[in-house]
Amino acid sequence: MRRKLAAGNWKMNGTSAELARLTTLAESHGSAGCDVLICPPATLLSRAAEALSGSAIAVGGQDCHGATSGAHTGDISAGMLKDAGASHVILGHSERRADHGEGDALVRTKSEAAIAAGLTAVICLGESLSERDAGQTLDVIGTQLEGSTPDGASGARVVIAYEPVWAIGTGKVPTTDQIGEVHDFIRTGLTRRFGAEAGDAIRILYGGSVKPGNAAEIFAVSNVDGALVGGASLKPEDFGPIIDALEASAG
Ligand SMILES: O=C(CO)COP(=O)(O)O
Repeated sequence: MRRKLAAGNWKMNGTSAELARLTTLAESHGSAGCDVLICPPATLLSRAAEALSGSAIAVGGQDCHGATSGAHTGDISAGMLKDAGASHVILGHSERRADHGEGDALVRTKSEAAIAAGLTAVICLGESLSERDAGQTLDVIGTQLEGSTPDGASGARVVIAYEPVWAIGTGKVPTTDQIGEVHDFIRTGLTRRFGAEAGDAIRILYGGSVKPGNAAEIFAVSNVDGALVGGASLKPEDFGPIIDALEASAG
């Protein structure tokens, strides 16, 4: 059985004033019946790790460089994230693919660097609205999955997040059939490439406008092993009920 994972992506939000929200979350959901991960901006990583120490809530970065060190002004290596207290890193988010021109090969290089540093890579895939409207969703997801995922991926070191670009921050959510179709497709791709055991152990999260009001319905879909939550992860009063719904779906 794959352990469920509720992951929060704070994106470019949060200063020291917001650290108290982590203490609140740790008090209410510090030992939930599912894994919980918060990915704050890099500036808050070590203090977030401190605020959550003693709880089971893990901390992750939102990106890393593919190299271990060197002349890369403004970048952060996977080892540095680990040193700051991170256990995970989000890679290939559609906002990085769009804002920074990141492609599958670079995402794969970064995921290899993350795994080499002892982190778990949360690799994001997702189609645009025009790709969905053109009936290209599974082709796009298949290409991203193949190109962005490193060889030898395991359940311990890789998590896949399916985030349709058109559902991010828009309040639009695919139907449960649409989510199920893509998640089943990803599962098949994972088992084909990595074998039944590893392919079945890799968790597949759904992301895009997950809220307390739609979480239970999404978590009931086959091969949905949790969520990657943006806006609703910023407030414990929203993220808490999402964690509760995930826990309840685990039975
Ligand atoms: O991009 C996301 C998480 O990585 C989803 O963002 P929202 O939950 O704000 O739609």
